[in-house]
Amino acid sequence: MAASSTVETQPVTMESNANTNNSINNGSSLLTATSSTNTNSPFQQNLVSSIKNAKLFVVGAGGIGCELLKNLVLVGFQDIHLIDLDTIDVSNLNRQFLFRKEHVGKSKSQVARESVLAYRKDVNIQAYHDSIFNSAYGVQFFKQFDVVLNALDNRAARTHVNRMCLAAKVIKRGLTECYECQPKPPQKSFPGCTIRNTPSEPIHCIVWAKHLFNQLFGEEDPDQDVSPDTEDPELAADAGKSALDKEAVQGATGGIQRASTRQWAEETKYDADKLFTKLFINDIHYLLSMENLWKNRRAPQPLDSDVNKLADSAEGDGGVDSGLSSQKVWSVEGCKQTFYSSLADLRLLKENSTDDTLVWDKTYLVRKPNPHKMLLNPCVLDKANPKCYVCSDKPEVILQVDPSSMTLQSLSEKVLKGELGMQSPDIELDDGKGTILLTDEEGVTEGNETKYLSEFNILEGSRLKCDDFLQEYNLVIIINVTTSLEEGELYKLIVDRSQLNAQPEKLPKEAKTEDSDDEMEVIEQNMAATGDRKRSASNGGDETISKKLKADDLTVS
Ligand SMILES: Nc1ncnc2c1ncn2[C@@H]1O[C@H](COP(=O)(O)OP(=O)(O)OP(=O)(O)O)[C@@H](O)[C@H]1O
Ligand SMILES: [Zn+2]
Repeated sequence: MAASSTVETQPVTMESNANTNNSINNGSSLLTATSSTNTNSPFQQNLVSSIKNAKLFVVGAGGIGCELLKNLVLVGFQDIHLIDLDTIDVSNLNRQFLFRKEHVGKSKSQVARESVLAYRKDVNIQAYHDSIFNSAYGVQFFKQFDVVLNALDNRAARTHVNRMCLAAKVIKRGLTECYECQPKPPQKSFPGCTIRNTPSEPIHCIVWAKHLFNQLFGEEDPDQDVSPDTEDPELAADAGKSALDKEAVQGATGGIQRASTRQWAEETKYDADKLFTKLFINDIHYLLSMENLWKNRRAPQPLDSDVNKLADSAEGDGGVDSGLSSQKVWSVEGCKQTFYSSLADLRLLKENSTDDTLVWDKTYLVRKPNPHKMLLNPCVLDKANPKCYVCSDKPEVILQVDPSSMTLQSLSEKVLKGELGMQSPDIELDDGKGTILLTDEEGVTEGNETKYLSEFNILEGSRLKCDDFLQEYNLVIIINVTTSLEEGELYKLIVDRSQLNAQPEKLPKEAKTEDSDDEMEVIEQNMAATGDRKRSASNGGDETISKKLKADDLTVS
């Protein structure tokens, strides 16, 4: 399952009226009325010719890529290149409308091209079945395009495309914002014990529900169990013992079983009462018996507690009514009824499904309709961030680290590739002699990878020049020696030098700037223990380690 996707459209912005037949089969494009004096024309003449002559590159031919390709062709673009590394999966068919059942297993980009050409023979579409990280798509390749559109599902690839667009001048450096001008929230993952024992945010509940769904109806995954987790590191050794003792008594009544949720559900024949009682009453009592968990946080309330009964009678069925059915707050009783009816519906679906498993799919919620009723909205591009560690004149970041605990390899893999999106960085020490510490060139730096930074005399304020040839991207790392990182934390990466104010005594003198009033911005605090979460750059593989789940896995947009 993919993460949510973003599209960056730059540098062309367009506007159109809404009287458009939104079908690829209409045989004409929005450009049919091309005269600038024709008031029916949605576009001005110069824009019309820009559109006709533009060469576009669409990166990704999944959910967004298919939609985008169709829209671009309808708008009147005639020269579109399209890349995707993947083949069509059966689960793509419900929304990637250029693909049909007979296309399963075939190249996404090639099938997308053929599907569009079947209706619009006059358009030139070039398809590549490949990863955008392949060096064949270097700066020279990008230079041929006027517009590049990301329709990707992962940040590593989006970041790489951004670097290529800057190097190829598709994005005008310093003029408008690049993809990395504003810090992105770290891609979140949740430990299993948070989901099972101490959910505190709505997203935790959605993940829990998704896991429960898979436990009951989908492909079973032992890492996605939803029962209380007795191996929670927060627990003392004997926590939960009282509940386990109780379980021996309750077992026969369908109480807390240590069998997997699936096994237990099958044994009880998916009995709605028993399931409901286990999940929302017995499991919660069990969690409450893990007393250590609730010392510093609010304890959960089992549904047989007086508090919940009271809440229900006060609320009445339906809860607060905002007038919109999608925003109605359900009462506890309402939730229970929905649980029962959903369980019955899903059981029926499962019984009728040929492969005996159901697949969780995304829920799309449009928060508000486009108030302008426009197919395309005009927008003003934001200005570049002068402090951006990618597109500013002399990008620099500060690395807080103990040089005697980080190897060059960690610096390259975890920091430069993992955090900073480089593909194949060379590292040079800015010591007046230009000492090369790491390079792909054979025979130059062999054996350096396993050495610690301290072995190269890297000290407070040392400057490391990092250079990615493919991305034509240079970055200076300024070392800030620290021995006071948190347990298990290997380094801290600070991308905004103005945060000096926040930790004046710790940061290197060289890094002082007059912007020291600005807020602190630490983009990543990478834990040595969990530092391997990034996808391998070359194959675009999955980004998470098992037992961890990305928030992005769930697209509720
Ligand atoms: N490095 C890359 N090079 C080329 N294409 C990529 C790269 N990384 C991801 N993609 C493509 O970007 C597209 C993103 O589309 P989307 O978010 O709809 O994902 P999906 O895998 O098709 O669908 P889902 O995972 O939701 O079932 C995918 O088709 C994916 O193959
Ligand atoms: Zn930028």
